[in-house]
Amino acid sequence: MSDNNIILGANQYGKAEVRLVKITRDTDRHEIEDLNVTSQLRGDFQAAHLDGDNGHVVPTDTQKNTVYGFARDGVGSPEAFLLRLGAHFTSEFDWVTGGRWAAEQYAWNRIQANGKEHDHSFVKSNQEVRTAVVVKDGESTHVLAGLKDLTVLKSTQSGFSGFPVDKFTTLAETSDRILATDVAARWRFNADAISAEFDFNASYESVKSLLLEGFTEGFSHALQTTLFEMGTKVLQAHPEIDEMKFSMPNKHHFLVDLSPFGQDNPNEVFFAADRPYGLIEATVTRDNASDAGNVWEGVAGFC
Ligand SMILES: O=c1[nH]c(=O)c2[nH]c(=O)[nH]c2[nH]1
Repeated sequence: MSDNNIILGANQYGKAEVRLVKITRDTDRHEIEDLNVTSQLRGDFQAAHLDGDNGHVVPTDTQKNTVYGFARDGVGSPEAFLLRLGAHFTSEFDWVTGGRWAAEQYAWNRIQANGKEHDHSFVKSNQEVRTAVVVKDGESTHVLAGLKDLTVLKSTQSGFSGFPVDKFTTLAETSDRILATDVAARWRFNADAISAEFDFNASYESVKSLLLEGFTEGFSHALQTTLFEMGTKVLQAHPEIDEMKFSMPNKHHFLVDLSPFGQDNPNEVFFAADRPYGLIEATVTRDNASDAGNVWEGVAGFC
């Protein structure tokens, strides 16, 4: 086969993991936004790959600087910030026809000092990490919001029974176990929400609350059931969301046998195993969901 048959396939490039902390200090009560931003451009970059011609290569360094420059005017929400970055690169450079912009956001809480919230001292929240992705391809724009590492546990109202039994089965049926997981979820907005004016922060807080509520409610027959109920709750309350993907480890808590010590163990003392863990993944969507384009490509860890 000659070299003539070798062509450039899909490509994108940019600056990964631009660490950005924005302090808003219009008043004495400061606000903090702490993000990790990745910018990748797609378009006509043939000459750079084939001919060593960088005429179209907006430097990754410039992309990094653009992130900081845009932050000077505020972040607002990760989704709106990424939408603004995407609009900028695709309008500023003719040959940039799309791209992928992604962010993680880390939450900080105000330190409670002398009985009140401090104006400019913060303690990092060890709760979840917020995630966002914007993908532009020509005229189409897709937005994913999400979270990961939202660790939750319920100490009863969970069981697992009715499963098939074969010669390798040792698991006992249970109607009272601990259910624990680290929720990772991503959700896709439809066109109703895809504008920098949409209140992505309010939407995020509502989705997170609904996920947490969904986890608490009812008796869990399996993590699969609970996952689907959590997704259903969000889609029912948020018409601007068309699809949710979940990846949730089943963080097993095994009852410790205390009988060698002459003690009983009525579901009180557990060994919290870290591996192996069950891994439960699913998509919860609408039967008339809008087209997802290729927004899920490059989102690792979900099915
Ligand atoms: O909620 C559960 N789902 C499973 O698929 C499963 N499998 C298993 O061994 N325990 C559990 N628990």
